[in-house]
Amino acid sequence: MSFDYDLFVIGGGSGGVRAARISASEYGAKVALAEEYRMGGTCVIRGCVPKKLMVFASGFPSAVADAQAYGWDAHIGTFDWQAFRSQLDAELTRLEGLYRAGLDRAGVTVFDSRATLADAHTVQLADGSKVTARHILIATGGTPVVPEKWRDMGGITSNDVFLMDRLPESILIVGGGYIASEFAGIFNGLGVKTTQFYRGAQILRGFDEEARGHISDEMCANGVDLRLGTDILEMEPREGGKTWVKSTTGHDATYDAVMFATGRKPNSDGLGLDALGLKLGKGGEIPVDKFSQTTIPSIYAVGDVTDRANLTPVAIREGHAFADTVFGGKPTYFDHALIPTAVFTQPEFGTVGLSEEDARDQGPVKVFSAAFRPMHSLFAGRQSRALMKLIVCAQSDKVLGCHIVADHSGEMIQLAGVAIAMGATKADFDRTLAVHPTMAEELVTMRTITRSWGDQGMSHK
Ligand SMILES: Cc1cc2nc3c(=O)[nH]c(=O)nc-3n(C[C@H](O)[C@H](O)[C@H](O)COP(=O)(O)OP(=O)(O)OC[C@H]3O[C@@H](n4cnc5c(N)ncnc54)[C@H](O)[C@@H]3O)c2cc1C
Ligand SMILES: NC(=O)c1ccc[n+]([C@@H]2O[C@H](COP(=O)([O-])OP(=O)(O)OC[C@H]3O[C@@H](n4cnc5c(N)ncnc54)[C@H](O)[C@@H]3O)[C@@H](O)[C@H]2O)c1
Repeated sequence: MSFDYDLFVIGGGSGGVRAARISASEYGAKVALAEEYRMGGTCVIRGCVPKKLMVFASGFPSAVADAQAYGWDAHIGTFDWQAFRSQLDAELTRLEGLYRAGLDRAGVTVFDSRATLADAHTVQLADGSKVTARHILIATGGTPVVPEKWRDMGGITSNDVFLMDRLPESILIVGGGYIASEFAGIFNGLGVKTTQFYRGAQILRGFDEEARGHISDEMCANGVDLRLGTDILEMEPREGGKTWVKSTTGHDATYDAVMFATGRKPNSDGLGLDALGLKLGKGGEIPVDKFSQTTIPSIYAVGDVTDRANLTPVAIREGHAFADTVFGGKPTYFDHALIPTAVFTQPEFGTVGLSEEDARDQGPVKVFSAAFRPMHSLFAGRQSRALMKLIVCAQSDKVLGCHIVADHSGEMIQLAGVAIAMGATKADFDRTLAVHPTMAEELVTMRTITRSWGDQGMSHK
C-alpha cells in the first residue's frame, strides 16, 4: 500500500518537532506535520521560555536592593508591562521562526491546521482534506484545567498570563504545583500583591519534604501570602474585571485577577481515537508502551499527551527515540527513572533522584543536609538560606538523590544529575575538590550525617 507520507506528526511542540526533524533529516523519511496554533508548542509559546523570561524580569527588584547593600546608588523605578510584553512577543516570534526554519531545512511539509485521525493511516485536516501516512505520531501536548465550579468566572490560566494587557495590582493563584508556585514568585517579584491558595498541607507535593518546607518558608519571607490547607469556597465576578473570593478558611478578599494553576490534561479530546478503538487512560492520556507505540501499531504518541513526565526535555527525548526506533532501525526508548528537574520558584529548586521519604521507604539511608545563608545574600543583609541535601544508600554508599534550594540550583542540578546517573557514591562526591567560594562546594564538603533511616539489612537497587 502506498501513502502520501512516511510519517505524519500531529502537534508542533517539543516532542513533535524533534521527531519530525530527526525522521526527515537523519533518516530520510518523507514527513508532514500539522500545528493548529503556533509552532514551538507550549514550551516556546506559553510555557518554559516566556515563564523563565518573566522569572528574570521579576528578579530585578531584589537584585537592585542587593546592589544598594553592595554600595551602589541603585533604584529600581517602575516596571512597564507593555514594554516587557512587546520584547517578549518579539522573542517568541523569533523562536517560532527558528522552529519553522528547522522543519523547512529538514524538508518537513507543514500544515498550519488542526488535524484529527480518520483511520489508522489517515489524518484529516480542518479544511476536510485527507492525508495518508505509514506512521502517525500524536504529539498534541496538554492544556490547563480549571475546576468545573469556577469556569466562566473570569479566572485566568498560564495560557492567558503572557497575553495580559496590564499587570494586575493583586492576584490570587490557586494550586500548589510547579506552575502555581513559579507564578507566585514571578508576580510577587514584579510587585503584584500575591496570594496563593493550596488545598494540601504543603506545596510541591511529591518532592523532598524538607525542600518543600524550605521553599515555602522562603516564599512567605519574600512576601507571598501563601495559605496552606485553603481552597476557594465562593467566587463572584465584580466590577472592573475584579473577582471576589471567599476561602474555605473563612477569609474573603477582592482580587484584580485569579489564576488557576490546578493541573493540566492531555490534548486527546476530539482526535477521533475512540472511533479507532484506541482507549484513553483515566486522565485522557494516550497509553503507550516504552517505545511510545499505542495499541494501534501505526500510531505512536509522545510528550504531555501521554502524561508520563510532563517536561520539555522528556518530550524531546521521547520524540527522538521514536525517530531512532521507527526510521533509524535502532529500537530506543527513554528511561523515565532518573529525571533532573528545576522548579523556578524564588528561591529556585533543583532536584534529581529520590526524596528522603521515598529513599527511606526502599532501604536504609544516610541523609546529609545543610541549610545556610549564602555569602552573596548574607552580605546584602538578607536572611534567606540555601538548602543542600544528599540522600545516600547506607549499604552501597551510592547517592540516591540530590536536592538544592538556592539561586541557580537548576544549573547546579544539571551537573549533579550527571554524577548520579553515573552511579556516583558519597565517597566520589567527597574526593571531588571543592570550588571555592561557591554554594555548590557544600555538596562535596558535607561530612557529618544529619539523619540515618532504617536497619542495615537491605540495600537500594
Ligand atoms: C507555564 C508552563 C511552564 C513550563 N515550564 C517548564 C519548564 O520550565 N521546564 C520544562 O521542562 N517544562 C516546562 N513546562 C512543560 C513543557 O512545556 C511541556 O512538557 C512540553 O511543552 C510538552 O511538549 P509536547 O511536545 O508534548 O507538547 P506541546 O509543546 O504542548 O505541543 C503540542 C502542540 O500540539 C498542538 N496541537 C494540539 N492538538 C492539535 C491538533 N489536533 N492538530 C494540530 N496541532 C495540535 C498544540 O497547539 C501545541 O503546539 C511548562 C509548561 C507550562 C504550561
Ligand atoms: N519548571 C518546570 O519544569 C515546569 C514548570 C511548569 C510546569 N511544568 C510541568 O507542567 C505540569 C503541570 O503543572 P501544574 O502546576 O499545572 O500541575 P500540577 O499537577 O503540578 O499541580 C496542580 C496543582 O493544583 C492543585 N489542584 C488540582 N485540582 C484542584 C482543585 N480542583 N482545586 C484546588 N486545587 C487543585 C493540585 O493539588 C496541585 O497542587 C507539571 O507537573 C510539570 O510536569 C514543569
